[in-house]
Amino acid sequence: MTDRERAGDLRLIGLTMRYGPTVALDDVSLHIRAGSFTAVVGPSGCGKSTLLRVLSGLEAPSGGEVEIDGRSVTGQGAGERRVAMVFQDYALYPHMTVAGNISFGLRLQARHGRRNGPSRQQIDQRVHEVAELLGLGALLRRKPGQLSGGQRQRVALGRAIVRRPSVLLLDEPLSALDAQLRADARAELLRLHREIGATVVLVTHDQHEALSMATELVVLRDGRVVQGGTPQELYERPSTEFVATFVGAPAMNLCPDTGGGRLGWRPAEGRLLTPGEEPEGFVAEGVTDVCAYTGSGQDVLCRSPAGDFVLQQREGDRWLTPGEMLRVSVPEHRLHRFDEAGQRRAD
Ligand SMILES: Nc1ncnc2c1ncn2[C@@H]1O[C@H](COP(=O)(O)OP(=O)(O)OP(=O)(O)O)[C@@H](O)[C@H]1O
Repeated sequence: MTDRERAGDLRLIGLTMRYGPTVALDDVSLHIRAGSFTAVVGPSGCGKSTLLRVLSGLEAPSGGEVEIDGRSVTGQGAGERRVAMVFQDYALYPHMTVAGNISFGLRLQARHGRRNGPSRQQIDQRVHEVAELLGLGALLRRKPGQLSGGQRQRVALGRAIVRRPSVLLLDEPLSALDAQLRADARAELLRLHREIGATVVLVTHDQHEALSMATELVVLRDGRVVQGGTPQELYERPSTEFVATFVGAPAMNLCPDTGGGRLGWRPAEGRLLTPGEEPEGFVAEGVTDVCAYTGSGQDVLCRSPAGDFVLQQREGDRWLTPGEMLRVSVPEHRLHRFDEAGQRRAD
């Protein structure tokens, strides 16, 4: 494999991060392949941001190693790694123009790097390339205060990619945007990832974002990796009850299993049975309580002594109203079984 092909290959080996008594990262080992788009998800406080700060070099870990392209960078600071990070609040310099914000890091490099730093002409050229890539060409002379939220977010991305990082770390960069802008920004990020070819690691609270954008998904809990794999692997074969309920929205339904442990099924896998219909597979019975219209369907919360559940009705299914008794069947091969400890049972 050539160096160029490997650029941006990340290995985390037994990473630990302690803040006093708090263990933010607990023996995290991960391989993030060059060019992948990895989303890191997990409950609040599980260590997602800490992981990014350690990867970026902003903080040194308490233990373990970070390798980029096969070389240890654990002792290196942020400036020495070809890693760029975009934060949630992306704090642009308010008094600088868009061009000034994007070129800031390069200008610093030029000033301190002397002969190794980029020339003025090279800086201009790179800023224009990046502006072109992000559709900011017409806005280069504006100040951040004269931009929309989505445009500011693109400037923050521009500032990060102008130095051609091989790794781009994104800490909830889309969370300040409203729903429509977020959808556009997601599509833009995917296009950007394709064009710059950098390894992207994205921290997000948004299930949909993680599932739809990432080529790899990593679930953290209490500073530990619970499961990593493709979004499809984690959705279809969650290794624990925790991953099963954390990945996918609405969350997987769980109820006691006859043989002990718990049985799970996705709200979209349930099919409403007509009265008298002979069921196949598992059957859940309940009374509809909350029927939420979602545009493309209906999310129906049902109450049941065996455990409340959610049924996702789609266009063409019968629309439900509160207070209806219903029976739902789920095919056997769509059931997930977990033991008492919450571990997936062998199928
Ligand atoms: N500088 C710090 N000093 C002390 N404790 C910290 C520091 N940074 C993080 N922590 C603690 O480490 C743990 C992990 O924090 P981190 O910010 O990485 O979680 P997170 O998963 O990003 O959370 P969120 O989703 O809420 O942003 C938390 O318990 C947090 O309180």
